[in-house]
Amino acid sequence: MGISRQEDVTTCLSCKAVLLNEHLPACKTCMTNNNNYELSTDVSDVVVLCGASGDLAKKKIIPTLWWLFRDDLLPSNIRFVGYARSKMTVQNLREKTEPFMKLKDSEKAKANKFFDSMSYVQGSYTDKSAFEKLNKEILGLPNGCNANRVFYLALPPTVFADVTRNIHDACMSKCGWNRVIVEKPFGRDFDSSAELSNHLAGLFREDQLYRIDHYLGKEMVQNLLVLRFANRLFGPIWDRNNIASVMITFKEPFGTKGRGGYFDQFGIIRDVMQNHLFQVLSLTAMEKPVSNNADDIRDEKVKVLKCIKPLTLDDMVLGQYVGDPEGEGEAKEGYLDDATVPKGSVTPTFALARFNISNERWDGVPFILKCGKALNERKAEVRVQFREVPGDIFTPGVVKRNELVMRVQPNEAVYCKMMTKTPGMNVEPIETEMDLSYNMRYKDVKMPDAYERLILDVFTGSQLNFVRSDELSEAWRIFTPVLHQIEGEKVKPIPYKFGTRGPVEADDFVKNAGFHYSSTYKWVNPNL
Ligand SMILES: NC(=O)C1=CN([C@@H]2O[C@H](COP(=O)(O)OP(=O)(O)OC[C@H]3O[C@@H](n4cnc5c(N)ncnc54)[C@H](OP(=O)(O)O)[C@@H]3O)[C@@H](O)[C@H]2O)C=CC1
Ligand SMILES: O=C1O[C@H](COP(=O)(O)O)[C@@H](O)[C@H](O)[C@H]1O
Repeated sequence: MGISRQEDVTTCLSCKAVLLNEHLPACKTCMTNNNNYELSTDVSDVVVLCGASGDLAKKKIIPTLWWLFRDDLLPSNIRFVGYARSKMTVQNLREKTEPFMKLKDSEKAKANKFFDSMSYVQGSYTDKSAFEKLNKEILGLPNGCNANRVFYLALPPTVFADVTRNIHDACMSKCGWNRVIVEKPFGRDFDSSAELSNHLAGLFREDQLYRIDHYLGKEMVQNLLVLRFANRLFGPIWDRNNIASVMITFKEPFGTKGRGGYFDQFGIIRDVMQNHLFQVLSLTAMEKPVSNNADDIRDEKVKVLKCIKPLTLDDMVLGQYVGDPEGEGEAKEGYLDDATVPKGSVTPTFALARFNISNERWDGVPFILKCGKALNERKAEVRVQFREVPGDIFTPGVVKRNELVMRVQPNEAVYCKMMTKTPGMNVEPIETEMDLSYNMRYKDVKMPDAYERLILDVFTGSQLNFVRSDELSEAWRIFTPVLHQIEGEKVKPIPYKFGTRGPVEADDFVKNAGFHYSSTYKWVNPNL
């Protein structure tokens, strides 16, 4: 192991961090002792996609690699190796993947180059000798011996342990760095997740592990850090003295689309709340990190999770969708009508939960997380509702609470619901908004897909937007008891109709929790 010096940039060969002279010989990022530098040129990079024949690879990972390749964002000498059990060729992979690549006619030549840079190795997931064959394939690539290796595990959890062990035993680069991208589920509960973490920790260093939560790759989720810590406007009022409630919402307007059998093993709490929404919660609630360095930020995320007690059923509303006889297409079907869902399943497709963060900043402020499938719209947002203005001097009931809404999707926006004087002769306050709609303010900016950002981060060695093992174990600590109770006692979810806002009980719950819904706010779309 040593240091690679390319022109005037010196990088650690272990983790690729840029080393400034004062850091030598130890790399501050990965702590490798780089005391015997060597000059190295032409280190190539190889992405190994385990599970290349699968759905995730076809629909998401290969198209994402293509977009990055198309836009010249990957290292110029990049090579891709697909690995899976199926007997297939690169041409077969191409035919399966192209429908998801949004390929333009003008891009055909570049797409040929992309697939020319790809090879495919067929092999079992359990057999070490198959991984030795994979390693030989990598070593046989131009400069393969020096190559940095990214292993993308697009695999079901059942083969995860074998594959990671075999990668470790047979496929690690001896000269370049090795990084392993891991997809959820990261276990089913505290114990299984800890088992998985221990298994991985026995094979790889934490700085080699990139646990993907794709919500961390979304523009507005990444923006939370900037909105909170680069604005004097928000920092001083971001606390229990000024904020009445925080609502974090995820809604999808479709159901399980015939894949309920898969969904049923997890349910909406594991599918969305414990991971995506909890990541958003920790970024919204954490203290200001010492710096914007990945570990300083992740330290703060862990600290805030440590202030949350395990969730209980008293703080939840669970729902399951039923078909709407008047609805169209999938909407006619309820969750239990999906032939792949076990009969009588009580798996929730909607969940609302209230959390208290017992620290000086937040104690008493309800953090309400709400997520569901088969609802009335597609939406993900963070809604911060402020307390009433003390000593109201206007007509009672007219002044409504301010809200700051950070809309993650669709159409990224940050808007602040506020009061203004009714324009014209009327002097009464009226609800309005300060509106930062991205499609108006940043018309020409192409918003990258979450996976594009995250895969690129892996190449640059930035772990900021990846889940650290201690974050994961804190999240499971909070959710495991109630998940076990729901499953053990077969807690019945409340039925709600496909295409609605979920069970009405959820609205009663949030009202009692302290969220004020003002039905009087009317938004006028300035685009119209
Ligand atoms: N830049 C932009 O694009 C802007 C767009 N708008 C749009 O204007 C519309 C209204 O704005 P919005 O901020 O939602 O304000 P509203 O006051 O209309 O709604 C606030 C939220 O309250 C929830 N809600 C609805 N009914 C109830 C109920 N009975 N009890 C409790 N909660 C309820 C809804 O969330 P849920 O259904 O998730 O529970 C809703 O999102 C939205 O479509 C919004 O996207 C507004 C401002 C700027
Ligand atoms: O991880 C998951 O996320 C998707 C929603 O992702 P989005 O980027 O479209 O918001 C969800 O449909 C899926 O059930 C879940 O596993």
